[in-house]
Amino acid sequence: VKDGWFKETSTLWPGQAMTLEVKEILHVEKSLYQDVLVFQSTSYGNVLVLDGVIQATERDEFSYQEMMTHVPMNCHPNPKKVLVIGGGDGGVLREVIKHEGVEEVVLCEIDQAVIRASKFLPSMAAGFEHPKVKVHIGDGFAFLEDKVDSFDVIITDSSDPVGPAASLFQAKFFELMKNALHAGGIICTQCECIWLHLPIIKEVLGFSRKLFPRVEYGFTTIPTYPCGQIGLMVCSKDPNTSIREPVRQWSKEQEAKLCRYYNTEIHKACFVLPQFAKAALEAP
Ligand SMILES: NCCCCCc1nc2ccccc2[nH]1
Repeated sequence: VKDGWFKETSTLWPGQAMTLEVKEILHVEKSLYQDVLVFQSTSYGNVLVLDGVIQATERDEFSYQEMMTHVPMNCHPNPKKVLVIGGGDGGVLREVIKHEGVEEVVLCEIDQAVIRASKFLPSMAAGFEHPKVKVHIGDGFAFLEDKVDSFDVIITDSSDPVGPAASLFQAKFFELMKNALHAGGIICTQCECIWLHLPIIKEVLGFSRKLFPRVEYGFTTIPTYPCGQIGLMVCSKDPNTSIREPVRQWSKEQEAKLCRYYNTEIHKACFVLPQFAKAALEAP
């Protein structure tokens, strides 16, 4: 932090940087896996930063958490058992439990320090309080090794493919997720940005298309992620799942009560890509 501003630089977005004005540093910790920082910003609420990369701000996190959760969940007819890999901030958990049919949601977070830091973003950490939530501290890879036919939906809310989350962007991890799914199961993963990472996205889509009969890539808009948007990849084991069309939806009233970003129209719209991305990512 310099002259009261936090600057987000990374080799993943060379030559550009988002800066946020800092009001107060709230928490600094060097965990076993990464540098953890929480600061109060002047215009985006409290901000969670891992290894210098913005993971969530109180003002705009709902866009990412809602889309990463409700797009896959509403593609499944009756999700009962849900697994969240990463997402130690609790935001996805908070969204998953809005689906009343859910019986259990397990969170597998490698770094306990992220869960501790999430306490400084109370609107997200609230997700941990629910009785349906079980928290497991460990590597998602190792956790999935002995899980077969266990979950209806798996959401990988990872940071970027440098540092502790690197292994979550490899083909082997997607095989493990597929094996851990029930028949008709659905996965959703954080899948970077079309303005920055078409090669990474193309690679992930490539091996996912070999593993799953249905693979779709969409994005959400979020001011504090690089280039103001971030992608999600949704895959289904059931070739009949459309993914672009939800099989479940809330009423307009329910939607208005439960969500600030997601609705049925934006579920469909998020998969509409601009020409340059469509051309680059279309199935070969
Ligand atoms: N540069 C974009 C990073 C996207 C990060 C998504 C995300 N947000 C998180 C919050 C807490 C822990 C892990 C997280 N992963």
